Amino acid sequence: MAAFSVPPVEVLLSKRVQEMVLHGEEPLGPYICRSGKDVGENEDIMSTSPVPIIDLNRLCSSKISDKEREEELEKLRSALSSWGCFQGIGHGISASFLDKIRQVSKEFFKQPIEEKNKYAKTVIDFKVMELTLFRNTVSPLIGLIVSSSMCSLKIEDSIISGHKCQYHSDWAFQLHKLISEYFAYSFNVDSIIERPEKMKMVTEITSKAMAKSLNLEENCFLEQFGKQAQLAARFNYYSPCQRPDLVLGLKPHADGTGYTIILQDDVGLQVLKDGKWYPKDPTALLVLMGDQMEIMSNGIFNSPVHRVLSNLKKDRVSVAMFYTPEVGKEIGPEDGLVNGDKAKIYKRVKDYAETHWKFYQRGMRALHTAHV
Ligand SMILES: O=C(O)CCC(=O)C(=O)O
Ligand SMILES: [Fe+2]
Repeated sequence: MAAFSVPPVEVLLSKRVQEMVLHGEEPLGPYICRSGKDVGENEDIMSTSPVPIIDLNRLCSSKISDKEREEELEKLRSALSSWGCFQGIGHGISASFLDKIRQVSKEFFKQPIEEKNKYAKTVIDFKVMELTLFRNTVSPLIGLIVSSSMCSLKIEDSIISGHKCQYHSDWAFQLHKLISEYFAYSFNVDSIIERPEKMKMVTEITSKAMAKSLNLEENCFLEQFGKQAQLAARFNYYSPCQRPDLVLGLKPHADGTGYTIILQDDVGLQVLKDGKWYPKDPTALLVLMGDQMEIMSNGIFNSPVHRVLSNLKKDRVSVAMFYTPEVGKEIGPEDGLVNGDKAKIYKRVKDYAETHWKFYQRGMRALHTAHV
């Protein structure tokens, strides 16, 4: 495998693509492992993902022996402290249902822009929805509109002008386009019922297992998230890009969530570990720690930097489920993790996602604001 050369995270996160292009630097150029094929053919970067696999069924099923459960819990603790994420299997969500989500997402993004604009939401609308829908953890189906035609047009513009390169998702954020009801109405009734229930199960199993893996009371993280914890979905569309060497799908960032569950239909997502970028298996559900889990675990779990590459030939959809503590609820390191000789690394924080968002827009991480 070719050698990687990756700048430190602070450098990566402090530079915007625009600046890099102005200074003649390539966002991807030195950071990816080239396999001799087109840079856009990202699937060739690495064929098998080394991101740890965790069987959620082994963490919770009564049919599993204590020994097997202990082994899986240990794997989970190790995965979350080294990688900050895992590929989840045994989650009980049928493959056909996951395919359906991918398919409906793609269908939506194929609609003409006028159609998609009907579901557009401004950031203000988004906030209102957050307070109304999200508080009850019903089935808040929120998506970004990233029009394929407008997105590639914008990218063409950017490349022609040579210094206005955009990240697709930043571009989307700048336009403040969000959708919601479309997806709710697109799924048939069974699906609407199935999805939030199953996702809730994934969050419950994961939160309990994370606590047990640290020898804590199993409900402690669920309690920190609160009864009104938010589970929001964002549908992302990444159009093919003629210059994947210049344009990232999504810039390197860490999530401000408690944790995030990502479903994708194709390669592109990469996680940074020890200075190297690693892909995940496109079909697996990725459970990725956000900054708030790093805080609650007093730094034992790691909220990893990740990014999405552009692809020369293929488009890509992903659905990110953001699981975040209840609005206005204070969270902090679990007491059991700061006793005795274990120093407290993080302070208690409230509405951290908002702080994270402010820094994210400037291409920075916010975790230092929570350091003791
Ligand atoms: O599109 C993806 O696979 C990742 C999305 C992501 O990292 C995010 O929305 O925070
Ligand atoms: Fe993310």
